[in-house]
Parts: sequence; C-alpha cells; structure tokens
Amino acid sequence: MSHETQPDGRTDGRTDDRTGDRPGGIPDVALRQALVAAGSADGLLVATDFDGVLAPFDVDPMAVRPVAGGLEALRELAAHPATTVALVSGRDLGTLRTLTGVADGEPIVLIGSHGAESSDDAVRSAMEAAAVTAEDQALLDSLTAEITTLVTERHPAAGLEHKAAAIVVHTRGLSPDIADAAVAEAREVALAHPGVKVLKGKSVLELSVSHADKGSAVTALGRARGATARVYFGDDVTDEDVFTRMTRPEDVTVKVGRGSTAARYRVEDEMAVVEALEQLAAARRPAP
Ligand SMILES: O=P(O)(O)OC[C@H]1O[C@H](O[C@H]2O[C@H](CO)[C@@H](O)[C@H](O)[C@H]2O)[C@H](O)[C@@H](O)[C@@H]1O
Repeated sequence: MSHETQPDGRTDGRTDDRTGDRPGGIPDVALRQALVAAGSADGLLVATDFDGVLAPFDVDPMAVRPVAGGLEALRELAAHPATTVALVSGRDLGTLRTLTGVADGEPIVLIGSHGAESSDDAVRSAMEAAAVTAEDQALLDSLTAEITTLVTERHPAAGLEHKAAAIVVHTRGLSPDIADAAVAEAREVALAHPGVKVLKGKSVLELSVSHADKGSAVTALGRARGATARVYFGDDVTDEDVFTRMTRPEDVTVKVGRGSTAARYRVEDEMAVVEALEQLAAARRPAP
C-alpha cells in the first residue's frame, strides 16, 4: 500500500515534522532585513498560524501549548501603536482561545476554523458567506455520525476531533498502513457528501462544511486595519492560501519547516518564529 504523502513531504504516521536540531538564530539575512523593514511600516499586521508554528505538535491535539516566548512577543507587538496581531488557525475559535490563553478583550485577534470564525467584527463580516448555516450544521451532523461509526468500528486507533465546522480524523503516531487506510476510508465517506471540503493536513484528514480560507480572512483584517506591511507565519497547506494572497513588496511570508511553498522566506521551527516575532517587536519599539 502506498503511504499517504504529507504536505511537508513526509509520510503519515511519522511524528517528527521538523528538520532536526537547529543552531539558533535566523540565518537568512534577507529575512532579517525584511522583518526590520516591516517593523518600521506605518501600519503593521502580524499574523501567525498556531499548530506547528507557535505550538509544537503532539499526538493529543488538546495537549499542545504555545512555545515559550511566543505569546509574550505577540502581546508586546499588539501593545504598539498601529500594530494589529492575529492568531490564525484551523482550530475552532473556542479551542484556539483555550489553548492560547488569549482572553476576551485582549488586543490579539483570533481567527478560527480557517477563517469561518473570528473575534474581530471586520473579519466576521468579510467571511459571512463562509459562516456555518443550519443546512451546513445538518450536513456536519450526518457526516460526523458516519465518520464516528467508521473510526469506531474499523480504525479504533485513529482519533477524532469535533470542531465547529468540521470533523477531523487524527493519525499522528500510527503506523503508515493503519493511518493510510483510515484516511482513505474517511475520504471515501466524505466524497459521498457533496459540499464537504476535504483537507489533508499533517497526520490529519479534515472534513469541513465551511469553505472559508485563511487568505481571505487575513487580507480582510489587513484591509480593515489599514496595514501597509503584512507578516505571516505558516506551516501547512491551508497557510498557502495566505502566502499566495500576500504578494505586495512589503509583505513578509514565512514558511515554517519543510515542503514546497509560495512563501518568500523559510525558518526551521517554532523557536525561530519566536525569534522573528521578537525582532519585529524590537523594530516596533520607539527609539529611546
Ligand atoms: O491551522 P493550524 O493552527 O495549523 O491547525 C491545523 C490543525 O492543527 C491541529 O492538528 C495538528 O496538531 C495536532 C496537535 O499537535 C497534531 O496531533 C496533528 O497531527 C496536527 O495535524 C488540529 O488538531 C487540527 O484541528 C487543525 O486543523
């Protein structure tokens, strides 16, 4: 049986999505310069994906937490004038809030369910067409029932995650053959339901009733806040929707880890993301 290929070029069931030990720092001089330039823009948008970018992967999707320094750097950035900060995720809004600890009223925008949910009015209004309707909910309910039966009866080692707009089959840590079979059969179930969007992520198959995309949500936020420079960090297929939409000369798009990408720059891991955020925050501080 051929193994399900991951967006980062690995095969399903492997638990390490990273490139190995890193020496520290951001070796790419061009990226460092781009961050300094973005940091001095009149209006800055800094947005980052969550899993695999700000939080290391875990077999248990609810056990992940942001890497040390990540939230601190985002909070400092959000406190600077003319600076908008957003956390953007395939997680649903409630889960993103729980896992990041970002409280209601904090000046960090949360964008969940790949853009279908947000704490920001402008994003919600721009993404209204992608919000989950009663009809979508009925579709999700019947899809969830079928996928739950499939996983319980045929692939009990796989995990299930219930989200506001999707049901997700998790295969991290499983042997490739078991993971491939679970993913292939879940995909078959989804394909029998017109209107269901199938997303193959890293050791996950997400079956969604929303057609939101992160690119539309992030660019809507940038527009609403008058951002003249936009910075985005992402690691997975759904982040490519942002990379392909952010192509102005002032934009800084950063792919985290391996795999083909439309991003302009690349860093190795979550700690490099924190370093980049700290550089941006330093560039944003008023001169003494
Ligand atoms: O858009 P993101 O914030 O990157 O979310 C993408 C998916 O992330 C989660 O799955 C990933 O992280 C899990 C926890 O480390 C891991 O077990 C799984 O293998 C990864 O694919 C989340 O569970 C999904 O719902 C998100 O869509």
